[in-house]
Amino acid sequence: MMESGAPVCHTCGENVGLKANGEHFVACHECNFPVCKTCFEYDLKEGRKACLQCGSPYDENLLDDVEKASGDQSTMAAHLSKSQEVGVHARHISSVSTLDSEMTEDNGNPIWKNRVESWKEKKSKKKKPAKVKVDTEAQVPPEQQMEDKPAPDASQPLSTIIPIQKSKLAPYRTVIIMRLIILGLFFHYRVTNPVESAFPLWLTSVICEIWFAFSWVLDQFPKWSPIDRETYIDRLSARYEREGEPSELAAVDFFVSTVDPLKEPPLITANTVLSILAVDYPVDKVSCYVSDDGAAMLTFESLVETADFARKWVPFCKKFAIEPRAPEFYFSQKIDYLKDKVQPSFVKERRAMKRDYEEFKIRVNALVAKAQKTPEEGWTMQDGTPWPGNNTRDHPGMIQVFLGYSGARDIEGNELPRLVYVSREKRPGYQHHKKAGAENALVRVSAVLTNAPYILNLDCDHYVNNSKAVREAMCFMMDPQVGRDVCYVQFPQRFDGIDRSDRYANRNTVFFDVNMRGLDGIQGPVYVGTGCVFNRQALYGYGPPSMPSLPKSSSSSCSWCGCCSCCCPSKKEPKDPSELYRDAKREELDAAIFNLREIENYDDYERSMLISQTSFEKTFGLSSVFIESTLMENGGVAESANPSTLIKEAIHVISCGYEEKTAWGKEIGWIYGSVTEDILTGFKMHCRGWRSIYCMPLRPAFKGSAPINLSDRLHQVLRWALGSVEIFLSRHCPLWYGFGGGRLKWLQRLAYINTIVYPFTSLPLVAYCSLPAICLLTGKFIIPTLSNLASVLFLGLFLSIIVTAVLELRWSGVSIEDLWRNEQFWVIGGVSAHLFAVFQGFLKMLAGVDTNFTVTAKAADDAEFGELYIVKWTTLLIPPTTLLIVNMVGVVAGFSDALNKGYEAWGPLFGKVFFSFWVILHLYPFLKGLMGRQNRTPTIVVLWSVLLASVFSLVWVRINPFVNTGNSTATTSSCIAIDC
Ligand SMILES: O=c1ccn([C@@H]2O[C@H](COP(=O)(O)OP(=O)(O)O[C@H]3O[C@H](CO)[C@@H](O)[C@H](O)[C@H]3O)[C@@H](O)[C@H]2O)c(=O)[nH]1
Ligand SMILES: [Mn+2]
Ligand SMILES: [Zn+2]
Ligand SMILES: [Zn+2]
Repeated sequence: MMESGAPVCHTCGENVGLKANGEHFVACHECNFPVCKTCFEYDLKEGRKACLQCGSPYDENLLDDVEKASGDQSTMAAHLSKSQEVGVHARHISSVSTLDSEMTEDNGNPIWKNRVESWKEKKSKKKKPAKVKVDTEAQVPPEQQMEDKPAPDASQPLSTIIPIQKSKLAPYRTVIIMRLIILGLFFHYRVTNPVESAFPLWLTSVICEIWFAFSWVLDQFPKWSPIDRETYIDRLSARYEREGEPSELAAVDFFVSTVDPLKEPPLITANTVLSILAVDYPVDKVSCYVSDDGAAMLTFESLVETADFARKWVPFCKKFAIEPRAPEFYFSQKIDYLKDKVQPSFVKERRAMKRDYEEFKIRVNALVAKAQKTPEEGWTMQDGTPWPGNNTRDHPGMIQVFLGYSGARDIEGNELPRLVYVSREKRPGYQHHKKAGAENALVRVSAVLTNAPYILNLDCDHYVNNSKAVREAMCFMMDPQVGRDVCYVQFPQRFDGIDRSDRYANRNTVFFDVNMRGLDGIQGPVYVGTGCVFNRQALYGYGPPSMPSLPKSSSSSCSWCGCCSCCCPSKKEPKDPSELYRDAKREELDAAIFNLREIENYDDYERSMLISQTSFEKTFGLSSVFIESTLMENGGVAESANPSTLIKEAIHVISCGYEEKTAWGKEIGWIYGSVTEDILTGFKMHCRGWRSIYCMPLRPAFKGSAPINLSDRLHQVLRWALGSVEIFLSRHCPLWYGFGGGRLKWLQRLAYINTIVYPFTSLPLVAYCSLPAICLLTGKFIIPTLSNLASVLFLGLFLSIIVTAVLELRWSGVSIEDLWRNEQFWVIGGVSAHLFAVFQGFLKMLAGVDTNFTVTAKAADDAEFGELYIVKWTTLLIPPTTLLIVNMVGVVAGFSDALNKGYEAWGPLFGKVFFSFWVILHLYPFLKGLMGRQNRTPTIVVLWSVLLASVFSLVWVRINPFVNTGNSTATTSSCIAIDC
């Protein structure tokens, strides 16, 4: 268990230090748990006299020593241990409340009623200043508050567009055009100069090259006008958080989705939740909804613990303004945490917090350990009743609210954000639509309970890394100049724990730093599934408010790209039927709002009758409370809402039959039909004319984890590619969907086409990667002997490719290494995962098999990239391995051939070997991954690949026995196919 050398203290991360006799300090002789002397003494003063790890009491002698050394600090210890008691007490309460607030459809639930009532009460008194906020602010030492800058002007815009420098962009665009021209000439040459001796090879290669050129165009032109943006958080505060007035910032509902607590460790989810609860935003405007698709009691129980731990963690974060506010990642930062933190109490409180967190971790890990083996009779809750989710495919909807206005307060007595556990109903025979279905359930639950106008959704492993992230998003959403037509603000995905060289391009830097910024200059980034703030109204299927008047304004200025001619739709927008329909819908909506106001005095039954007269039920489903909530464009819950209705409704709207015969997943909410629901959902919004915004704050807003071992990574890429093929084959295919409204800009459409056709590039890619080997084995080549003109063309093409890359790196700031990794993984993923995705996609369409969403496992601990070397057997590994071997055999064969033939064979050999090396170089990270750490490759992979490769090579060797130098040229020119 213990490492040799100097052990590091588990609490503070420093060396445990030495005892008087020169040995390492050991606090617990039972388990040798590393704790340094300082932390140990501190624990004792706190009255914790047992080992944190194994629970055995500490050594008496050690105790005596320490007690002698400290006597003066007893007052503080007493004080702290008192507050600890409070903590324990409160935890007790929160778990009790879990038990008696049974997740049933019982609408007389007293806790619920109280909560809703007091919340309503608060709403009526909301004119009072936000006291809680002032309190926490006062505790922040002046050094940590904003410096005294000139007071920000609230009337100025909250964000600006910063165009990429002309000097960087102009040459980039020039080279792109030149590359296009050279490509044209190149293809003219290629097509008019067939290789007579190897016609099929030549034809294949030309087809492949044309496809590559086409996919280059799809990828390149959406990057035509990239932009950057700057936000002004201080102006946001100045405008919406005026002193002495209640904060006017808009409320935000946070969504966290989780499904399998064994693959997605509860500790990871807990960290995400904690980072949300501690965001730098008014507490009464934050609610956190956790969707548990696995209906796991483990998730539920760890959320109980999390809610309790948040009571200490949140005030600590706010008091010392620490970052990030996910404890695991905060405590594992390898920086000098004392820097900039001058408050004397900080060191002490940090130490105590660290200890508390360790205890929290132990409690959660104990829950995980307990959950490893499901008891035969299923799980039972603490009060003895069976857990309703024991059958994960057949269970009722479950909702539990923690914290919040009427819930437990933090240890300083301040209110905490609401935390809501949601597990939607699952029944056999009902499609649950994976993550998209979970998000839609959350949309409805949150609409009923809090109805914030904005929604931020996160995967369970993506924690808030920048506590001001929501404010960043609000700089766009709440700016009347910008926010009106914005459907969502997407943040880039950033990752922790990726190997330094990022072998499998997990960071996706090229996508997040180049492509997405390009899209931001057109109609906005695509939605990537996490780290995204939505405008709730956009999820309800409406078009952007200003759309009908677009034709008039577009002629004067295009605020999106600056160059109107390129991206704005034609000025004379036709009034197509869908347009008229939407207008009608808006009017209908206005009328309904009006009606609702008129009929305040009517009872619920009459009101719901009235609502159902409209067509809303067909769209939103049979919940009048939900429908009413959709009519409040600025969010909030209807004052007249009856608490008992709310409870019933929350459960009602997550029932599995709720979405039947509605537009959920078809026109509204997250869209169904693809495992990459994100692309589809964003695409729908862009088609309706919304724009999205890409926000890249200096400190990354959110951080997640990524699968770093080869097999998991390939499976992830497979799922993404499969999702794209599914969209390609669906009615939402960007090639033909959504032309009617004319609201999707054509460059944006190009980008969407690119995201759904890229898996098909795998077919020419596999062909092209085997070509060099075939050439080497047969002695033929795909290019005829070069003329001068042809050489110039080849050189020009080669140069233009390199120069575009260089110029792209220059404006985007991406490193050359990242670009190269991206290229490599494009080939690796292309010849394996994408290839399988194409086949599976068509299989699905033809045979009607449903694709499943395989969640990627998230590493729980910092096992120092141990994960990187795991190789799990999967069919995905076969094609790239085969290609590798065939090419290596080809190179060897080529050389031996040249040796046999003598001097004149070396010239042509060079060209072929060059291509072969191109393939091998691209597949190199794959080879490394395959070798694992101990060079142990799964035998099946080796067997299959060797088999395929040798069969392949033998066939060619038989046709073209180049060892026999005598008549080989004659044979090669006459036999080009296997059947000769
Ligand atoms: O039935 C399901 C399946 C998945 N999830 C959640 O979906 C998220 C993403 O799953 P993950 O395995 O981490 O997929 P990644 O490939 O890492 O995710 C990327 O790609 C997905 C689309 O394939 C997007 O949904 C994600 O937001 C995006 O981060 C996780 O929070 C899961 O808990 C559910 O809630 N219900
Ligand atoms: Mn993930
Ligand atoms: Zn220590
Ligand atoms: Zn111990």
